[in-house]
Amino acid sequence: MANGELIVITGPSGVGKGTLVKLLLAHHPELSVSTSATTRAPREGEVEGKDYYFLSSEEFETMIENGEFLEWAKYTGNYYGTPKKAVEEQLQAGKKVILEIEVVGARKVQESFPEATRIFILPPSLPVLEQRLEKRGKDDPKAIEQRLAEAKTEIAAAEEFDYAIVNDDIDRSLIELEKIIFQ
Ligand SMILES: Nc1nc2c(ncn2[C@@H]2O[C@H](COP(=O)(O)OP(=O)(O)O)[C@@H](O)[C@H]2O)c(=O)[nH]1
Ligand SMILES: Nc1ncnc2c1ncn2[C@@H]1O[C@H](COP(=O)(O)OP(=O)(O)O)[C@@H](O)[C@H]1O
Repeated sequence: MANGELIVITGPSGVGKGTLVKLLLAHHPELSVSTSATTRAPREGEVEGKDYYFLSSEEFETMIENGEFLEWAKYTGNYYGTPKKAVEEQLQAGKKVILEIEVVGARKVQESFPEATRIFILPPSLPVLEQRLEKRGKDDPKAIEQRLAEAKTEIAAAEEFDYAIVNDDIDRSLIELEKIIFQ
């Protein structure tokens, strides 16, 4: 049996999940962060195999058919999924493994890993979330609109998760996250 620990960090796009995970890893390099697969086009500067495995829809669907995902979901028109093998290897090596994923996939993790720790990151408000997505400057106006539309239903699901952190001040959020992960 695996003796590591699975930690799921979820919440709407633009809330700061990626920023928090990056900081967490910088402070705790012993943590393992899963690299997801997606059919979304790479953004400028994103690196294959580091930010994501960038796949065609056909490649992604083949992986689904072969049962190679721990979870997957379709989000704003693209597939996103967690390759199972790497996560299992890290868990077997006794690592704490972080998944940074959207809400539908996070919900599915509960089915295969009921013992996972599941953390929801909330924005201080919807206008602040919109400002963050705009300021980040990585998505066109239509993509931002879709992400905000998703955010409303995602935020409504926050109570399903084990912990919620309002990501207002980033340093305080990081401390809260550390407390949960290393309690
Ligand atoms: N279900 C699932 N969601 C993922 C996975 N990888 C990333 N996501 C989520 O998909 C959403 C969109 O990701 P992305 O296009 O990279 O936008 P960003 O995370 O807002 O920069 C975000 O909420 C991610 O957390 C995955 O493997 N599975
Ligand atoms: N606590 C915070 N206060 C202000 N800005 C933040 C905070 N956390 C993240 N950001 C900024 O918000 C934007 C979205 O953060 P990001 O980590 O990319 O979100 P996600 O991975 O959830 O989509 C980025 O420009 C990031 O620098």
